[in-house]
Amino acid sequence: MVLEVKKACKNFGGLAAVSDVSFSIQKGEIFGLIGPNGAGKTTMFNLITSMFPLSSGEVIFKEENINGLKPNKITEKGICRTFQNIRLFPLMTAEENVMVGVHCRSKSGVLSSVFRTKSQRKEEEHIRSRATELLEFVGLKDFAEVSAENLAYGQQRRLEIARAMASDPNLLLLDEPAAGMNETETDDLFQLIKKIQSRGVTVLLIEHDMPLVMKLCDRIAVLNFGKKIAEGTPTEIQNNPQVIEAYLGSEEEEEYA
Ligand SMILES: Nc1ncnc2c1ncn2[C@@H]1O[C@H](COP(=O)(O)OP(=O)(O)OP(=O)(O)O)[C@@H](O)[C@H]1O
Repeated sequence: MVLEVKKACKNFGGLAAVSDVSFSIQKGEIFGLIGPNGAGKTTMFNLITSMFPLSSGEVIFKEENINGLKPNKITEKGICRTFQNIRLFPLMTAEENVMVGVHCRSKSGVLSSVFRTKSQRKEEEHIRSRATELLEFVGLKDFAEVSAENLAYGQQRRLEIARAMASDPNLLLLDEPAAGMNETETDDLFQLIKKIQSRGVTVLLIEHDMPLVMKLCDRIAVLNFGKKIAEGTPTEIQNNPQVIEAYLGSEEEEEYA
């Protein structure tokens, strides 16, 4: 197993945002985490990446309990994520945005950066060529010099993925990567996530685009009001009465809201 979440709970005051949730992800899987708005999906990401401490339970990554580690340590261990709202540096070029991600893995300290030692220059070359390779991987090679704010929406999302991949993760967490994308951009995203999987990276995905989730994921867990109500293959999930009820219920609520 790459990741095991065991009886995870997170309370915000009186609200149980995540309640007794367990699931395991095998190496190389694309695992979907779905559920209506407010079900606790992003909170689950925040628990895995140690942005918040667990109220109780455990997160085991590659056989190691990673509870309480600082978020940067979690990145070093091999978990990286993207966010629901794009968090690029808007004025920096696409290449510079990815270089920032590669830097997290580099060895040079601040002093060697200031004095630009030979080893630091060599490292910078390596960082730039790695960034170029990643831009090519996500289909943005021709946009290296374009500032992030001038990229199309789908391109910005792919740039975020390139930056997350820059730290060489074993487990990549994607929070609603298809949000706001048109059909062509979503198709490109599908291909990209499959390519990431073929590199041996395990993917955990939060996504509301159900056709994409069903096409992409090997297995899916469904949250509703903080609890896991189902887990299985896309076909099993699509036919699960509790899942159908959770989604129809939320649609009805929206209709009458
Ligand atoms: N930092 C926080 N403080 C207090 N309550 C929070 C916090 N973060 C999340 N919540 C609450 O926890 C519940 C779960 O929220 P969460 O964002 O995890 O849901 P979600 O499934 O990701 O929803 P969406 O699909 O809308 O992004 C919600 O009721 C939310 O208001």
